[in-house]
Amino acid sequence: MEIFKKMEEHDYEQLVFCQDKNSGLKAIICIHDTTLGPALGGTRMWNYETEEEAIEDAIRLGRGMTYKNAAAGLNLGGGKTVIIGDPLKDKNEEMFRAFGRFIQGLNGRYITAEDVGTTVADMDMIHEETDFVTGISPAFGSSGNPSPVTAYGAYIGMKAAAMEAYGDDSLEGKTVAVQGVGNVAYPLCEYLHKEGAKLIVTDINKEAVQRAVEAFGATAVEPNEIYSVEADIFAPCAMGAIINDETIPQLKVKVVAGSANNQLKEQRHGDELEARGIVYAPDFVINSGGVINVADELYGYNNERAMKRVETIYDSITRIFEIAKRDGIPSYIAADRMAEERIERVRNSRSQFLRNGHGHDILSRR
Ligand SMILES: NC(=O)c1ccc[n+]([C@@H]2O[C@H](COP(=O)([O-])OP(=O)(O)OC[C@H]3O[C@@H](n4cnc5c(N)ncnc54)[C@H](O)[C@@H]3O)[C@@H](O)[C@H]2O)c1
Ligand SMILES: CC(C)C[C@H](N)C(=O)O
Repeated sequence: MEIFKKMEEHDYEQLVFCQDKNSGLKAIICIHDTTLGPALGGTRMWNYETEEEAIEDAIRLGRGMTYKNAAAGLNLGGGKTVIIGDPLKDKNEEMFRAFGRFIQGLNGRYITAEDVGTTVADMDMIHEETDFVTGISPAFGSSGNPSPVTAYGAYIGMKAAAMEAYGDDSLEGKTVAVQGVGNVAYPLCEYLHKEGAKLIVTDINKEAVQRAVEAFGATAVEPNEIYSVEADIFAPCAMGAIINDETIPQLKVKVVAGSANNQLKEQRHGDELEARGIVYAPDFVINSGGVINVADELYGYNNERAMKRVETIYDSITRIFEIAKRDGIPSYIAADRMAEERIERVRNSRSQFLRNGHGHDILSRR
């Protein structure tokens, strides 16, 4: 893999490879863009088959966070970490502490939180070594687990997408096919069930499926069947790249709206959804509830303020559909433009020299 060529493709600032033999830590921190502020993004722990696969995931996810944070109006850049390993077998305290020390070494350029395979308990171990971590235990004044808030944002965003597709944002009586019933999707199913939606669920973890069947009367299907079920809305809440050449022809839904990051395998798959008249709620906007919540910690966490901001996801999704219609473009491009334009505006307004807050300007270095 030609790493610098890869980094140039989407103008990545920094890739940090972290290795600690003692604990078995092998992590890649990707800092994509810090124009808006420090790069904030979660840590994913996954059993990647190859190092290349891990690097690819880190950079795709890191760039996604730049767009997510920009579109959410946060003063934060984008980054992400992947830890190579099985989250069920390979975790230990030394690993997360070693990782925390690497983050500390970046001196605030990168702030972490949870993602697939990591928990509040893991963040607490990272916190033993660095302050640049959010989503730790509420006992520390933190916002805690971001997943239920991501779920709330995804629910609100799904309603905005239903409004676009059906002219009514009620989900009562709608059938929602949910892929992956993990930390985000379980509370999402709870909101949907409460509103009277019917649920079809799948997961590679049979226990997760069973929980949803028992709690919400969901219908269970095999993982490869979820794309072709008779439903109104498809909610991808597992891994990325699931909107692709194989799955699109199977879809019978009118709406794709879920929490997974990087849902479109390639951009052209967003065009394909558009061509088929399927309303797509751009992933990095509909799933921004968690980051909006943890970002509030930077101001001294206030739950009410954070939730109010999460509710703006409805308006953001609606605005994206309006821009898409106005400019005759698919929704994923409208969302990208919204984020890119904000970054450009801030980049331009920062073009003047400003002595920084710590007084370390050029003269002080003499
Ligand atoms: N947790 C958050 O706050 C948050 C925020 C924004 C985006 N996201 C994204 O949402 C998605 C889910 O995150 P999560 O925190 O709920 O993760 P999770 O690990 O708790 O849940 C994911 C679930 O998907 C299942 N799964 C994996 N591959 C599957 C497959 N091929 N078919 C069916 N099920 C499969 C897993 O078994 C697991 O139960 C991820 O893409 C994540 O990056 C999460
Ligand atoms: C900072 C986080 C809550 C990150 C989250 N996993 C996301 O993808 O948005």
